[in-house]
Amino acid sequence: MNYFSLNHKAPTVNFEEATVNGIAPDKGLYFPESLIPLDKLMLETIEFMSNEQIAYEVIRQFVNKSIPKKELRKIIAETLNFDFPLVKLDERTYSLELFHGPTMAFKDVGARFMARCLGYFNRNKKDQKIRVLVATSGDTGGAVAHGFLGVEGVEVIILYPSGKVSEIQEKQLTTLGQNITALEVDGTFDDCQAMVKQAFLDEELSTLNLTSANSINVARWLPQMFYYFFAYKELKPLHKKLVFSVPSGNFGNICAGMLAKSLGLPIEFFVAATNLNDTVPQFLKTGTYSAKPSTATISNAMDVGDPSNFVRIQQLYSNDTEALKETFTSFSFSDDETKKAMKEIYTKTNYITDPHGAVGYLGWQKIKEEFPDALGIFLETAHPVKFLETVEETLSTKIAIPQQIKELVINNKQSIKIKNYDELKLFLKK
Ligand SMILES: Cc1ncc(COP(=O)(O)O)c(C=O)c1O
Ligand SMILES: N[C@@H](CCOP(=O)(O)O)C(=O)O
Repeated sequence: MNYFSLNHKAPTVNFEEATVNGIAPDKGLYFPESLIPLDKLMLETIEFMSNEQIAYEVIRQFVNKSIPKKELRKIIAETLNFDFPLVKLDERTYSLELFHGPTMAFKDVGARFMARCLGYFNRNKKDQKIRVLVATSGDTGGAVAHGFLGVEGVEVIILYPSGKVSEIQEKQLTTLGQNITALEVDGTFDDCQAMVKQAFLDEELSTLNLTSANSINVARWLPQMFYYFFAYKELKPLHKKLVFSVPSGNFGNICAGMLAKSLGLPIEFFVAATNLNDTVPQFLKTGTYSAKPSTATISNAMDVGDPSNFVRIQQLYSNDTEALKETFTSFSFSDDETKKAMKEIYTKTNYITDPHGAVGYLGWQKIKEEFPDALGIFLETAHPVKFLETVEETLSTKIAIPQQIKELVINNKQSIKIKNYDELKLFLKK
């Protein structure tokens, strides 16, 4: 399978080239040229497969000949060496916990997969350094830092918005050292993302071998499909329709779920639940896509005003918004609603959600009456401890701090402050 640019002005490329380029030379996101539906028998017998087997079957057409079978299986095994539990909260509501990886957010899967793919592609080019640029609103940075730490021939530069990530998120992306550098940007996540995209187009930086580790990179984006298959595997014996509510910021995760559906995974409906950054809910209401500066919220990793992956979602539905609305909707929720939901879940079930998961829960609550026969799965995308202050204050309770976080917070932050693109460029040229 090859990938084409959604701006249609760049050559098609294979998986290796798409991963190494990150973004196409015409600034478009790469998108698969063809999608081969999965074998029906595989979906019918999924409950007898291991997560690793499922992931291999799902991803192999996308990787194609770029990585040999044996190596791909190894990469998957190393990527998925933790659990993805599905927790039942009531008769119809489940939380799919995606935070059991090393940095306690769902980004670990994509970051670990991509780091290993890049390591493989770079195996014989140790003298040719690849520079991975990544913009983060909180979680991608930590996951990428951890996933790429010590990978030979790869240098990682993380841009994050100063003062707009939680203390634990900041420590995760600023304390590792080695081949990881954190740039603290005086601006929003969208400013960071725009600078990263600008750097890719900058002729003067073209010798630097820049790539991206945001979900714009297919190797970061595609493995996010796995979660939906894992949940289906667990719930299949119940013979119910499934609705997924996905807390959304850059829309990479939900877009991966929708791609899984287009491969044949029987998902009834998707809700993209956002915080006050409501570019997509507004688009569905008005028909006009109008990116706006992001607003700071308690679900900070979703503070995105111009979600990169929405163009991929539109492409999946051939840019037909009416067709898209048959399987997809999007709602926005305020911080007060999010806190109220966290309290409600805790009071009713004793379950603690982080603010992002709570936004996902709200998305399911809003739509559940329309799907009386369905089960709702909201994605719990980060561990509550990553938002310690907000969670403890909202629930008036203390949460246990995992050992890995205790060890993390005593480390010293190391970051370089930058104000604008010129300063980023200067840094990269050094
Ligand atoms: C905890 C958490 N939830 C949700 C999101 C939103 O995911 P996406 O950007 O794929 O929409 C992010 C960041 O992306 C996140 O870190
Ligand atoms: N929420 C993200 C923002 C970037 O999203 P990505 O999936 O495109 O990397 C974050 O936590 O950094």
